[in-house]
Amino acid sequence: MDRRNKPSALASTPAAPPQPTVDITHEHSRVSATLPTGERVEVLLHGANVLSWKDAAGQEKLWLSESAALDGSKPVRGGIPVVFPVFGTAPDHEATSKLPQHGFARNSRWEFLGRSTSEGSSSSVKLDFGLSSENLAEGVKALWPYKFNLIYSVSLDPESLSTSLVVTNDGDVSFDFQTLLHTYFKVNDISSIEVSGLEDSEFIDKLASQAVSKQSGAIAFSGETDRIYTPAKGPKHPVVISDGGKPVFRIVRDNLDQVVVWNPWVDKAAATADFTPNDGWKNMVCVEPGSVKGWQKLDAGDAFEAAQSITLA
Ligand SMILES: O=P(O)(O)OC[C@H]1O[C@@H](O)[C@H](O)[C@@H](O)[C@@H]1O
Repeated sequence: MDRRNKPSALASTPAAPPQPTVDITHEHSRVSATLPTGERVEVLLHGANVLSWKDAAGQEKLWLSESAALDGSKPVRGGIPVVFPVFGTAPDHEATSKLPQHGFARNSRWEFLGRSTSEGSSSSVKLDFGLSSENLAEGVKALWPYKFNLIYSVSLDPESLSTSLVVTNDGDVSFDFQTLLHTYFKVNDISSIEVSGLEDSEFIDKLASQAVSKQSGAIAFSGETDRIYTPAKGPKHPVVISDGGKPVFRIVRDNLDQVVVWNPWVDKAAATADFTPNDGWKNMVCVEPGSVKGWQKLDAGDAFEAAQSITLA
C-alpha cells in the first residue's frame, strides 16, 4: 500500500504535555523528582525518608540536620522519617517490646517501586516505595516476626507534598501497630511559630509524666515540647503552622487520629548526637500526624491506609 500521501498520524497528534523530569540517582541511594515548574522532592531509600522538599524558588521546606546519617547507619535526623510499627518504645506491649525507638521502618532500606504521573497532568508526580517482611534484615525479622507489606507514596504538586502509607497483613495472624509521619518543618524562628487547629484538643504531655491536658488557643513554643494531641476537630480541619502570624503550612490528615508536636529545645538538642547545628532547634518544629494512641489491629489479609497532605499556605 502506498502511504506516501497519507497524512502522518504523528504529525496530526497534538504534542504530548511535557512530563515531569525524574532523576534517579542510584549511586546515592536516593530518588528525586523535579516538576516542570521547578518544585523538587528528594527521598533516601534508607527509611524512604523524604530528605528535601523545595518550592519553585528553591526554598527548602523541611529541616534536615547537618550531621544526619545518610549512609544507612542510623535513622535520618530530619526530613520525614516513617515511624512503624511502634511509636517510641512499648515495653509493656509484648509483641513490639523488643523493637527500637520508633520501630524499624525508618532504619530499613526500602525499594523504589516506580513513579507515576496523574493522567492528563504533567504538574504532579507520585513516587512509590515498598518494604515488606521479605526484605527486612534477619535480625529485625526476629524482633517482629509478622508478615507485612508497606507501600509508602510521596506525591508532589506545585502547592503541596503528600505522603501516604498502606500497611497490609500478608500473614495468617493479626498484628498490632502504630505509625507516624514524623515531619520536621523548617521555620525561621521557633519563638515566632504558632500551631493552630488543635484548640480544645486533649493532649498527653510526654514531659509531664504523660499528664492529660486540654489545649487552649494556639500552641506557642518557649521550651522543650513533646505532646501527643488527639485533635478535637475532624481530619480535614487543617493544623496550621504560622510564622510571625502568617500561615506557612496547612496539614490535613487521613485516617491518622493523633498529631505529635515536638521541639527538643536547647538541652535535648545538645544531648542528641546527630542534631546539628546545636541551635538548629530554633529552625524546626515537628508536627507529626500519626496513629499512636493505643494500637491499630490488622487482621490477616486486611489493609490499613493513611496519609498526610501538606499545603504551602
Ligand atoms: O530521637 P528520635 O528517636 O528520632 O525521636 C525524636 C522525638 O520524636 C517524637 O516523635 C517523640 O514524641 C519524642 O519523644 C522524641 O524525642
